[in-house]
Amino acid sequence: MYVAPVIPVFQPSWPIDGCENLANCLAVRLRLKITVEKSHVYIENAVTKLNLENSHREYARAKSLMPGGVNSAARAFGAVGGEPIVFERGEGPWLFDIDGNKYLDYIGSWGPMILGHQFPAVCDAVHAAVDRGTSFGAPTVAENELAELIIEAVPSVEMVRLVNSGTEATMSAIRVARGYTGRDVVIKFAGNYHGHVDSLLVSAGSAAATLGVPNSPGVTQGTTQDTMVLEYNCVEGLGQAFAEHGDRIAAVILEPVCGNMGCVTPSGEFLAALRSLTEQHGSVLIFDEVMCGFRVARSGAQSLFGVIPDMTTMGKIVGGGLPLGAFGGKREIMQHVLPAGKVFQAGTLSGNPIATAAGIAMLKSLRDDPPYDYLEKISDRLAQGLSKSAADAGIEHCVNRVGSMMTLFFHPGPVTDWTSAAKCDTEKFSKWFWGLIHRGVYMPCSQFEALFVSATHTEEHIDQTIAASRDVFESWT
Ligand SMILES: Cc1ncc(COP(=O)(O)O)c(C=O)c1O
Ligand SMILES: NCC(=O)CCC(=O)O
Repeated sequence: MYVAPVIPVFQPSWPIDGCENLANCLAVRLRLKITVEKSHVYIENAVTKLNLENSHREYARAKSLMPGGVNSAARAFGAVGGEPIVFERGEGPWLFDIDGNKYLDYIGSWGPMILGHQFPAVCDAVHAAVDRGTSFGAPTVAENELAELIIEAVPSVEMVRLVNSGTEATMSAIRVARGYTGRDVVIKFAGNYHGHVDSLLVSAGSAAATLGVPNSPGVTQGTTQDTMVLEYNCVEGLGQAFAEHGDRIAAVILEPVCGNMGCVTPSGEFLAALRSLTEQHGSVLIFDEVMCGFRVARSGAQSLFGVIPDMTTMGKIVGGGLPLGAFGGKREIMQHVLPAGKVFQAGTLSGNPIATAAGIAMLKSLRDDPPYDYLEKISDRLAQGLSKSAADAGIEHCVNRVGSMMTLFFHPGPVTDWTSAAKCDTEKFSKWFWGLIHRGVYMPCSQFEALFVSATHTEEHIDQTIAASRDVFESWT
């Protein structure tokens, strides 16, 4: 969106309190951004033709340097076509690209930015940590502090180990569960994504599903022969797997609120079966809360649903936007991790002082000034508004939402598992995605991802987003 310098264009003689909604409607119709503030009306030129010249140039350069021009397949716009946008900075709910366009951001770095970009407490903590040195490869007090904050917040975690990413967390948790039980088989669910762990890159969600490689080349049959894939929310399939292989199952890993086939919620019956069958058969239940942890509630999906797993994996928010992951669980299980036990785990930069400082600042902020009630309120407003914008244009859709995670599916629904998610109209999704980009709204670039709302999104931002969505749908008819 090209944004011209903002000047108050007139000061009306009539009362303007409560005119914001009218202004929003006019804004979308006239492709102008109209703001009513302190008795002035501001009008900005919001030309929908984007200039992405600099992005185009830098992406061309990136393509010759990095495979596909990106450092993660998820951000390559592979499913929606066109080229990824190159960014310069973020502030609150906004992202600014290198051509000077600004967008309301609903990716939030794929989850971590629950308090918006440049959250002051996190930035201050990072600056202070840098001044003390960037890495020591030796214990620090900050690691104890972050471990205590995690253990206090997450019910299943009695002991924790810090790693560098969500992938490392799930990879390590699987190894520990196998070492602890002395068994090999791991159950995962189609459309769930647990990072790029070889043995879990089977029927994987997120970019793997988006780009059509749910089973990646390079992952050998041997690596995945002990991975069993079941349908999410299917109690019968789970029961059958345990009936036939119960004494071989080391662990069941799942996203307790799935974000990686779009947002999909577990049924109460499914969660209850997971807990009782794993308990009955001595298998480790692992909640992968890399995405939903500290997001759907401070204590994660496990507190929201009242189902406590044996182990939990974390990432994204726990590192405050820096590379940090964590896995933890029952003391009895975690005592098997080297050097307390024999299951190997290590990392040069694990517990890195800068990432740890960011994590501490983030978790303290979420504890001391919880944003969850506010997030629930504005996220509900967004979900309802997006749904209505589609319904009014006669577009088949459904919205799944838990807290500030949600997906608008281009399918009448219900979307409860990978089979139903895969039926969505991904072409419509792509058109909607690009329509929103041209109206200054940056959504995840795949139908099989969840969008995230931050505590810096205001009702006005939400209404602007809904109005943009409405405008996109109306332009199709
Ligand atoms: C549920 C889940 N688990 C694991 C991961 C992997 O985390 P990372 O990308 O930090 O390796 C992700 C994110 O991509 C995720 O959403
Ligand atoms: N939902 C998928 C992710 O969060 C992955 C982001 C990335 O790898 O860039």
